[in-house]
Amino acid sequence: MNKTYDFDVIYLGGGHGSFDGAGPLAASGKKVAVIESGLWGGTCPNRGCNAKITLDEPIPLLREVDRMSDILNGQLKINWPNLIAHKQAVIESLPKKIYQGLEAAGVKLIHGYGQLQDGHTVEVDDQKYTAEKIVIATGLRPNRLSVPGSELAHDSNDFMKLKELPARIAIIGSGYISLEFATIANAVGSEVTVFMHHDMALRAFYQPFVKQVLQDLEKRGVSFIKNAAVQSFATAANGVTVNYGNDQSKTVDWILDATGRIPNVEDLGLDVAGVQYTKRGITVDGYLRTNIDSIYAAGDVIDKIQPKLTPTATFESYYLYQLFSGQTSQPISYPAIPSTVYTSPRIAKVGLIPSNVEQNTEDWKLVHNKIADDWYRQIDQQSLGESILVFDQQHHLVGATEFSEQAEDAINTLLPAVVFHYNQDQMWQLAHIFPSISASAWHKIR
Ligand SMILES: Cc1cc2nc3c(=O)[nH]c(=O)nc-3n(C[C@H](O)[C@H](O)[C@H](O)COP(=O)(O)OP(=O)(O)OC[C@H]3O[C@@H](n4cnc5c(N)ncnc54)[C@H](O)[C@@H]3O)c2cc1C
Ligand SMILES: NC(=O)c1ccc[n+]([C@@H]2O[C@H](COP(=O)([O-])OP(=O)(O)OC[C@H]3O[C@@H](n4cnc5c(N)ncnc54)[C@H](O)[C@@H]3O)[C@@H](O)[C@H]2O)c1
Repeated sequence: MNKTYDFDVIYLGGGHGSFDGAGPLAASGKKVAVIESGLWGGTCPNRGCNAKITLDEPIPLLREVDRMSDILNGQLKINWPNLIAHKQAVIESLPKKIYQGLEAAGVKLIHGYGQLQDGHTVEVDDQKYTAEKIVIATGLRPNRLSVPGSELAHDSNDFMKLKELPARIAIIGSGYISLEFATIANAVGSEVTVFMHHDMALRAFYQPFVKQVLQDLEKRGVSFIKNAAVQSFATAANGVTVNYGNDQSKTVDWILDATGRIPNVEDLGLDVAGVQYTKRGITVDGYLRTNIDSIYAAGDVIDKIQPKLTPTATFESYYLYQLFSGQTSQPISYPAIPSTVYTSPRIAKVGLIPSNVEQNTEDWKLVHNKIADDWYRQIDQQSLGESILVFDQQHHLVGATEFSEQAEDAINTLLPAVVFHYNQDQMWQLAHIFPSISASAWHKIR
């Protein structure tokens, strides 16, 4: 280490954007510190992925029991207070485990709110720490609609702590959080109304699949108001009112503002250190380096076209470990990042999807499959679902999208073919466990 500094690398923020790389970097012999003002592990374990997927767990189960009601008899019901308690029990130990993992790797963990003083110095509670390099990984926070009464709305974190589920819920926005939480609240028994900004949900996903998922939610009782133009929220005698459109209103018990997430770039000392950023996040080059040579950024806080998801944050964090430990001097080269919306059925995708390639059909071959035609999906009587596989002229799989109850697993299993450009021979080198979701998905690409 350069003796001038306390550390080789200081990470600001303790989420996946930092800890997935900080641990290996410290274990490789570098002197590393991570500064975190909240819970160790950041959003994903504590108020994102892990928490959400625990709340989601009973829903696909309920759907399955429902589909198989001629075999599995009896009515099931979700106990919300117990589900919330279960979620808490599942995630409770995660910050400590992450802390202990980093500590064991040799990372110095500093709890407090960090601010840059210059290109090599971070201050936490009047204590200054210096490093040769600093990585900003401060993530995102929920956006709040700028309308009168916005303080009456809540965010995803509030939802996941509700002791009782309100009878009537309004959800503003129609992205990931909106549709996942609408699925959960509807399955538990709330009356859910989704206020859409425009007439499309989940813009980055294949719209014919999105429409079918929305139609299914509608059949289950969720209402969608398109082009809602939300004007304000107000208290009412029997709840809270969402005022929208031209003098229309809907009274509910609880409002979830799910209109996106914004980068934590304020009060970090970015201006003091001269770091450039936009309202979408911190500006970086191909090495994840900011305009200040010694300062880098990783995870959701970067202004980027890659999806702001955990696999992206982990990939960036690991890339910086490789860069800082001298294992690479190349710019970051992202693989195709897969993503799933955990509705039930889910929608998942990786690589190119039909909406990216339809214009140029000679270069691509699209293979369309119906879940109802797959014997394996009939073992639990699935009828709703489709997949589309995109091949190039040499029959390399370049992308896939599916909506079904197991879409995330089906897309996950196809990842290596997309990322490593397997040819037909390589595809046949893999012998999958049979019967399984992998065998079912790979059968269609070979
Ligand atoms: C409800 C919800 C569900 C999600 N579900 C999924 C999912 O299923 N799959 C998926 O891939 N992604 C999901 N995500 C997104 C995923 O959580 C993020 O992509 C991921 O957590 C990004 O990691 P990060 O390290 O960049 O940021 P974060 O995890 O947000 O970490 C940033 C950390 O920095 C800390 N911090 C900020 N400023 C300072 C400061 N000045 N000093 C010290 N510490 C500071 C914060 O306290 C925070 O802990 C979900 C997100 C939400 C909100
Ligand atoms: N399964 C997952 O991987 C998962 C789950 C949850 C969250 N996330 C991550 O968290 C991020 C945030 O999730 P999100 O759902 O809040 O954001 P999002 O970007 O997915 O959706 C935001 C929604 O708000 C709408 N909107 C924006 N301004 C509005 C306005 N003025 N009025 C009404 N609607 C408005 C948008 O049209 C969009 O439908 C996601 O982009 C994703 O990166 C991922």
